Amino acid sequence: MTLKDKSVLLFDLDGTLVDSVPDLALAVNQTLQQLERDTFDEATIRNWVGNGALCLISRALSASKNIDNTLPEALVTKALSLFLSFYQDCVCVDSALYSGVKETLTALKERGYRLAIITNKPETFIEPILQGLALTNLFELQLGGDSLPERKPHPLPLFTACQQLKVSTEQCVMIGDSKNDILAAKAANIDSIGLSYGYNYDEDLAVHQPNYLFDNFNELLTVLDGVGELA
Ligand SMILES: O=C(O)COP(=O)(O)O
Ligand SMILES: [Mg+2]
Repeated sequence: MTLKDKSVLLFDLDGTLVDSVPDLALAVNQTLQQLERDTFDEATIRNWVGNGALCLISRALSASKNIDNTLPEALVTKALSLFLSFYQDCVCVDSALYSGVKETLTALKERGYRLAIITNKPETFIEPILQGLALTNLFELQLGGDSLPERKPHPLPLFTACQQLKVSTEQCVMIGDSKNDILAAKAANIDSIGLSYGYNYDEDLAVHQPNYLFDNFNELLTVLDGVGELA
């Protein structure tokens, strides 16, 4: 099966289109500082990204030396609210598109593919990032980690995208950098393409067997041109 048989491309955002860790790390550390906790380097924080803001901040608090084993709910709630407000102020300062993303998305759109975003990031941050990186008007649908009762690796966001775009699962491909993307795709019986350069908790994405695994975003065009076959 080539990408030619597909009409809808479902893209993950963080670690796939955008290297957002510099700004996420800044907001995490500002939060920890405010709470008088240890801060962390970007490489460490990178491995906590992938399951949405609540998980990110819970992982940061748990890793902090000066905290008890259990996380008091009130502390997590306070930290989350601080994080969301710090991140609001730096959502697209040092975040950057990965190489080839803009050209490839534009080429895909021009060839008639319908594009959507399915991220675990809170919905409120999607539009500012897309605007900051001049990626507006490309995506027909944008679902965040808090848009629905479930987020990736649950298949609900993918099923919802199919429903809202009025297409079948066979017409879609999920493209992402993390096991959450590949597992959600498999659970929805949707083909998947993994990208090796993003954030996957320092694990090899190949373990989760996406139909394709690319090192560069513009390799999507190779499949589109029918050079490659989806396994
Ligand atoms: O921000 C996150 O936790 C992950 O976001 P993603 O689903 O776009 O990779
Ligand atoms: Mg991702």
